[in-house]
Amino acid sequence: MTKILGLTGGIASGKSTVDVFFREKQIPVIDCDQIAHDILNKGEKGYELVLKQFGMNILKSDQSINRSALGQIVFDDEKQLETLNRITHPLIFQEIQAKIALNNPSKNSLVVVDAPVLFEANGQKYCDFTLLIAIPESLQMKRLMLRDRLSKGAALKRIRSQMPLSQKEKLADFVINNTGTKQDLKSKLEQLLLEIKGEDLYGMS
Ligand SMILES: CC(C)(COP(=O)(O)OP(=O)(O)OC[C@H]1O[C@@H](n2cnc3c(N)ncnc32)[C@H](O)[C@@H]1O)[C@@H](O)C(=O)NCCC(=O)NCCS
Ligand SMILES: Nc1ncnc2c1ncn2[C@@H]1O[C@H](COP(=O)(O)OP(=O)(O)OP(=O)(O)O)[C@@H](O)[C@H]1O
Repeated sequence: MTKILGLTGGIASGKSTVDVFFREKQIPVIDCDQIAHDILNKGEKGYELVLKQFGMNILKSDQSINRSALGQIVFDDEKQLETLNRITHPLIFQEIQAKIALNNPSKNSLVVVDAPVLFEANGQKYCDFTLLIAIPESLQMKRLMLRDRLSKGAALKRIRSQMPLSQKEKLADFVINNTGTKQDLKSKLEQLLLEIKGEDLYGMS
C-alpha cells in the first residue's frame, strides 16, 4: 500500500528544497504549486473560471494568466484569496488524486505531496502522516525577500495570508526546523526517513 506523506510549511520555509531530497531518494513527489500553475494554463478549466471571476486585466499580452498580478490581488485581500481558493482547490485536489493513482502502489511505498496550504485546506485527512518544515518569521522574511525580490510589506502579506506556524506545529506529525544549512536539513531528513521506516510506516509494500 502506498503511504502518503503530506509535506507542508509556510512560504519559503524550504519545501522545494526538501522535494529535491526525496526525489534523489527515488521517492515520488507531487508538487501542488506546479499543479496550481498547470490548471491556470490556457485551455484548462481553471483558466476559464479564474478569468471569469477576476477579469481580463489579469491577462498578459499572450493571453496567459499573469500569476504575479493575480498574486498581488489575492495576497492583498483575504476575500479575493478565498474566492481564488474556492475555484482552484477542488481542481487541484482532483489532480492530486489522479497523480497518486498513477504511482503504482506495488512500486512506490511512499509518495510525498508537497502542499503549502495543506492544513489551511484541511488536506491532512487525506495523508497517512504529515511533515512540517518550520522556520521563524524573521528568517522566512529574509529568504522570501531574497528569492522572490519582494518588498518587506509584500513578503509580510504573503506570510500573514497563511496559518501561523504555532498552529501548524500542533497539527503536524513531524516537525523539522530549517534554521541551519541545507546540509543540516538533509541530515534531519535522513534521520526522519530512518524513523518512519523504523515505525513501519514506510516500506510496507
Ligand atoms: C496566487 C497565485 C496565482 C500566485 O502564483 P505565483 O506563481 O506568483 O506563486 P506560487 O504559485 O509559486 O506560490 C508561491 C507560494 O505562495 C503561497 N501560496 C500560494 N497560494 C496560496 C494560498 N491560496 N494561500 C496561502 N498561500 C498561498 C505558497 O506558500 C506558495 O508556495 C497562485 O499561487 C495560486 O493560484 N494560488 C491559489 C492555489 C493554491 O492554493 N496554491 C497553493 C498550492 S495548493
Ligand atoms: N537551509 C537553508 N539555508 C539557506 N537557504 C535555504 C535553506 N533552505 C532553503 N533555502 C532557500 O530559501 C528559499 C526558500 O526555499 P524553498 O524555495 O525550498 O521554499 P518553499 O517552501 O518551497 O517555498 P514556497 O512556499 O514559495 O514554494 C530558496 O531560495 C532556498 O534556496
